Amino acid sequence: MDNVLELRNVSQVYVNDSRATLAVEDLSLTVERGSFLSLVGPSGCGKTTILSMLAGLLKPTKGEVVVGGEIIQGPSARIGYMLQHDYLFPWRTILDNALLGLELGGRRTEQGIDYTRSLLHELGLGGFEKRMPHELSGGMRQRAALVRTLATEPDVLLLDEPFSALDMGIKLQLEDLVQSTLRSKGKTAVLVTHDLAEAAAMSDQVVVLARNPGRYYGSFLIPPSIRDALPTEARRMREFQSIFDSLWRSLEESGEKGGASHGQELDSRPS
Ligand SMILES: Nc1ncnc2c1ncn2[C@@H]1O[C@H](COP(=O)(O)OP(=O)(O)OP(=O)(O)O)[C@@H](O)[C@H]1O
Repeated sequence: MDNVLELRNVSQVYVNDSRATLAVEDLSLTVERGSFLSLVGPSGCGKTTILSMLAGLLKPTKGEVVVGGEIIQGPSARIGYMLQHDYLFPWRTILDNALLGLELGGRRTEQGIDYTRSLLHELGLGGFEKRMPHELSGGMRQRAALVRTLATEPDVLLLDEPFSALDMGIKLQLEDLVQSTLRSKGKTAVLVTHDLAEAAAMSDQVVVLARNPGRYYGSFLIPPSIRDALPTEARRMREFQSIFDSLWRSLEESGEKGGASHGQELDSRPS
């Protein structure tokens, strides 16, 4: 199996003043190259913490994060991030916003510009290169943010609730567009979402986490019939409901077993 992303026995402890919180405990995960994995779990189970470690923004207190066979030491150009908010600069055109990642990496070349233009076209923003962000709808701005992420040609995309601020119709359209674009380009994706139907419809695998402390609870492999369909088609399939029900039950159980409070407070007082 060709794993592009691995968490090896990873734990994360946050220390603030004299308080230490065990946010993630001994988590191991592997993500196969070109696959789509979603992380779901109750609030506070460590989803954002895990994405931050995968992005190299947060060093694990214990364990290792491995990307393409190398232990990650900090942010890497191989990893792109797409967030709930598009973070487009209001004073830059859509093309200049889409070029930002390349620019910051010193790669704003003719070739990079051509590729970014082709991505804008592919994602339905061909006629909007010279527009300013405020002239676009929320869904269009999120598409521009996706182009900005894809323009740097990362191997892995980390998607932190990128659809949660959108209206239902736009959200469904974007789920289809993002999934088909990532699949056609062979990208590996990790999605964090609170929406179980979104996780089931978009992914090859859904990992359920428990909290207090954040840890692995279970994992669901999505059957090929659902995986091979666009998310909007998948949601209409008969077998989709039973997958959703199983995920829902697992999430309920993980919440119950995880306890009511967030994280696990450690005694960090000097002994
Ligand atoms: N900077 C921090 N300092 C201290 N504790 C933190 C910090 N960031 C997160 N935590 C704690 O770590 C645990 C995991 O938080 P995290 O935000 O990763 O969970 P989450 O699953 O993304 O939550 P949500 O679904 O509500 O966004 C929680 O108990 C949280 O309170």
